[in-house]
Amino acid sequence: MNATAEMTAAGAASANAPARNNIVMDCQIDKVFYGDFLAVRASTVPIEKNKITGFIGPSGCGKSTVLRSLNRMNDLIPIFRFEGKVTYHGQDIYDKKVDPVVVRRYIGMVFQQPNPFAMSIYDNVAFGLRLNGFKGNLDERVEKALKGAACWNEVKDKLKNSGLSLSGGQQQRLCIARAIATEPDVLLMDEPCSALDPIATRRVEELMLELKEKYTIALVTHNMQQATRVADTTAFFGVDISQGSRTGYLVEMGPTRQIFEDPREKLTGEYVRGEFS
Ligand SMILES: Nc1ncnc2c1ncn2[C@@H]1O[C@H](COP(=O)(O)OP(=O)(O)OP(=O)(O)O)[C@@H](O)[C@H]1O
Repeated sequence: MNATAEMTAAGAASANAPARNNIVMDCQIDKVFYGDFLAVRASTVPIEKNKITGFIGPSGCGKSTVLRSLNRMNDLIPIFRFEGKVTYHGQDIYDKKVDPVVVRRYIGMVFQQPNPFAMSIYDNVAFGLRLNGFKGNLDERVEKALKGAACWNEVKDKLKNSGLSLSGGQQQRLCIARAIATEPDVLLMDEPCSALDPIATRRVEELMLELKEKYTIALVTHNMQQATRVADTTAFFGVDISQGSRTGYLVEMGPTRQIFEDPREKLTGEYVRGEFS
């Protein structure tokens, strides 16, 4: 792709983005590399307050890379390099003065595989609070987080049992409780239901819809139905193979209904109709 086409693509992505009021995070990617590999190019992804923004697209288009860029989780990968800007309430989180640990306190994360720590249910939820030197009533905060993650009734009588003793769906809700215990502002969810059965998936989807009242959510999902069920806004990423490599980029972003029923880009329509994966 030549420079003009690249600029046009970036411009189109911005033009298709939602109105800029209520933007909590604004991710303006110039280039993202793993070593010499250009994984994602020019893409602007605004994240709106108290909304669920879904990231969809074929495998390897950079959905997780973009999501993990939103709380500097990729910094843990030595060969990762981010060129661009991610603002959180106007502050560039990649500014040299910003501590990534503090970033992750405000912008929490839930992963694909439920990953409770090998400790009690209570200690799992209390973990981040203790790490941050929380001085308030720990029992109250643990209960509040477990209630917020819709698992209090299932675990309230066995808080000392290991988090690993729970079912997959309960483990994932425990991980959500752990993520919200420190009361972040934004929750990044990377395919949180991919390891769950349909019933547990439905519970977590219902929970996401409840959580968005309080939190802002960005969600990577492979499941088109899930995106239509829960996402207010959907960002569709594609893979550009024109330079002989596979580079992800934002093709189009907009209200979920429009992306699925009346997309602006031909590629988006082909993808949401299942014509390629
Ligand atoms: N730690 C890493 N080191 C090197 N390359 C990586 C790393 N993580 C991701 N990549 C590469 O970056 C590109 C984007 O990967 P990413 O996981 O963000 O895509 P994705 O759209 O989330 O994929 P999937 O849907 O398969 O999970 C891929 O080509 C992938 O191989």
